[in-house]
Parts: sequence; structure tokens; C-alpha cells
Amino acid sequence: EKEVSITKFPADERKIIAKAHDKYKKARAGIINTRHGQIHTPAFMPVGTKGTVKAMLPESVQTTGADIILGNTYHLMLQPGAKRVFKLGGLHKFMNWSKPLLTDSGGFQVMSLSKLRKITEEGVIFNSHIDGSKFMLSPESSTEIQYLLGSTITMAFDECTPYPSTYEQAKSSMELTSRWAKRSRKAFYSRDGYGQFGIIQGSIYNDLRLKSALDLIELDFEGYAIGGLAVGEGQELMFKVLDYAPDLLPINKPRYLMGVGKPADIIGAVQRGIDMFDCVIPTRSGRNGQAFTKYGVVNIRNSKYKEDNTPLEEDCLCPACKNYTKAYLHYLVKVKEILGAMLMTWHNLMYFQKLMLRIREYIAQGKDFDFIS
Ligand SMILES: CNc1nc2c(CC[C@H]3O[C@@H](OC)[C@H](O)[C@@H]3O)c3nc(N)[nH]c(=O)c3cc2[nH]1
Ligand SMILES: [Zn+2]
Repeated sequence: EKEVSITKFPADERKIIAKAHDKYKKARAGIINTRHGQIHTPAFMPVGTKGTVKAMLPESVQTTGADIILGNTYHLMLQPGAKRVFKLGGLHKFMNWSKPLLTDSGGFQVMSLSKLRKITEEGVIFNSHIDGSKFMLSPESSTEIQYLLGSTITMAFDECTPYPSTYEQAKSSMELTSRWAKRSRKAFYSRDGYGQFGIIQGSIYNDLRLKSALDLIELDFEGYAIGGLAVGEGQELMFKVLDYAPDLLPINKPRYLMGVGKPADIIGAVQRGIDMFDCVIPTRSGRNGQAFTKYGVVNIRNSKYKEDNTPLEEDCLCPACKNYTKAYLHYLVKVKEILGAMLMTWHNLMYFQKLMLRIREYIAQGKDFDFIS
């Protein structure tokens, strides 16, 4: 066993028990200590972009086993505004979630959501996709907004390099991210139990990934994210990058793979040394009628379920499986009843947390977890 610890979170550092894994030497399970509680890793973080995990009460999210959820700088700065959230006691109070919160720095959403935008050395100038008003996101303003929100884990302001990108495009994009990371780090108000993560870029080019990691390690972040993946490159190419990129990062700090993913993606990434995940799949696809089960994905709208009097999973403890049938879920989703979105989301979040629990247990026992959920 390699005993390593996470530094910079509260004094009582806990150890990541990095169990060497016969088939995969890199999988590790551990605990991240923060001001708002512990995060058991490998961890799946439900996405709560606008200060709510859609169709879920926070206490319901808690019953699924989630230790941490995501918020989003871009959305919250536009509405209700970071200063307002700060005045109202911060995002934890505002949304009644007392456990850890991680907020993305907003760059990704600007590029994917806002119209008319301009990237300058200073930052990104854009028009709100809501009312067209003009905004600027920079390393300084993004870091300040995340402070006002009260984020437990703040993400550095980066540029998510699109896929595909030429080597030259990826190089200049990565270098911009390194300059922005330095400014983000300088703007971060360091407090015990709070952390800031750097985000490495470099697309699919290993020398750029290495340079990005070296630039960010110099800034001594509390954790590191691998950005610029799950942007259309496909699982094979993503795993090719993950075969080496996590190893470029400090072994004693959390590694977060942004925007990933389906269960098979998560398993493959954990086997390559990733500790934290976020993805809209369980929530968004739940609302669209897709349920993840041990029998595979169930498209509940399919007419074969309209008189199926059995639960999604007979041994699942979520309300959808305990109290309802596939026939009822089929009907609710077909007629677009709100309860349909709630129950499907609840089940999928429970499914993803159970997957993470099984992965953590298998690692702790030093067992291979090649099970494809
Ligand atoms: C889906 N694939 C993917 N998502 C990604 C996100 C957004 C995740 C954020 O986007 C939102 O979900 C759509 C959630 O709020 C989450 O925090 C990224 N964010 C940054 N800052 N940098 C990246 O390189 C990056 C890469 C991603 N790849
Ligand atoms: Zn269930």
C-alpha cells in the first residue's frame, strides 16, 4: 500500500489509501476533507448547474449518497447574480445544500452557450444568452464569483480546447490556459478546508499535456482537473490520453475528469487514476426517459413497458423502484408529468452512486473491478 495524503485541505489530513491494483496499478480510493464535509473517492458529482439538481430536492440528492454537487459560475452570474447570492448567505444556504460544492469556472459554458463572444488575453467578453447583455469573464472575475458563491472547490478559469484542434491551435490554447491559471491562483482567497483546482489542457498531444501539467503543478493547486476531454473525441481517444495524463499530476492530490461520463467511461477512467467525475447524463437522460439499470439502459417510453408491472430494479432502494412499476413510469414520462422526471432522475442518481460505492469497495479490497455496470 502506498500511503499518500492530500495536503492543503484542513489540518487533519486523511490518507488516500492508494492500493496497488494487480490489473490496474493506478486505481485508488480515498477521502477528501473539506470545510463542508468529506468526499469519498472515486466520487460522482451530480450536476446542479443553476443551483439545483434538476427535479431533485437536496435532501433527496443526499439520500442517493452524493457527497458533493456542482454549481456553475456562468449560469449563476447571469441569474440571480453572484453578489445577490452572496448577500443572501451564499450558495450553500440559498439552495439548502450544506455539503461540498464544486463550481466550474464558466469558460466552457461561455463557449457553448453564449452568442457573440470575444476571447482576449484579459478574458472572454460575451453577451448573455438570456437577454443579450454584455459580460466579461476573466480569471479574476471567475475566481471572485466562485468566492461570492462560497464554493468549497473553485475551478481555475481555463479555455476548453475544442476537439479536433491542430497541434498549433492546442498549443496556443493550452498556453493561454496556463497564463489564466496563474492569474486564477493569484486571485484565489485561500482558506482552510477550501480548495482551488487547476485544469490541464493540451488536447490529444502528450507533450502539450505534460507542459500544461508542469505549468499548473508550479502553482500548487489543491487538486487538478483534466479538461478538454468528453468534447467529441470518443472513448478510445479519451482513454488514450488518460493512459498517461493522470500520471503527470501529483499522486497525493485529487484528479477530476470534467464532464465524464457513462458508467463504462467512469470505470475506465478510475482504472487510469481518476478520482472525481461530473456528468449531466444521469439527470438529463433521466428526464428524457432513460433509466440506467443492471440489465442495461431502459428507454421507459418504449411501448413494451406500458403494462410492465415490475420495478426498474427489484433490489434498488430508490422511491421509483420501491413504490412504482415500469408501467407507471412509462405513463408519467409519456404524459410529461413532473413526477416522471423526479422518479427517473432519483433512480439514475442512485444507480450512479451505487456504481461508485461498488468501485470504492472493490479498490479497498484490492479486487479487480472490470464489471461493466
Ligand atoms: C460534457 N463534457 C465536458 N464538460 C466539460 C466541462 C464543463 C463541465 C461543466 O458543464 C456543466 O455540464 C454541462 C456542468 O456544470 C459542469 O460543471 C469543462 N469545464 C471546464 N472549465 N474546462 C474543460 O476543459 C471542460 C471540459 C468538459 N467536457
Ligand atoms: Zn431505483
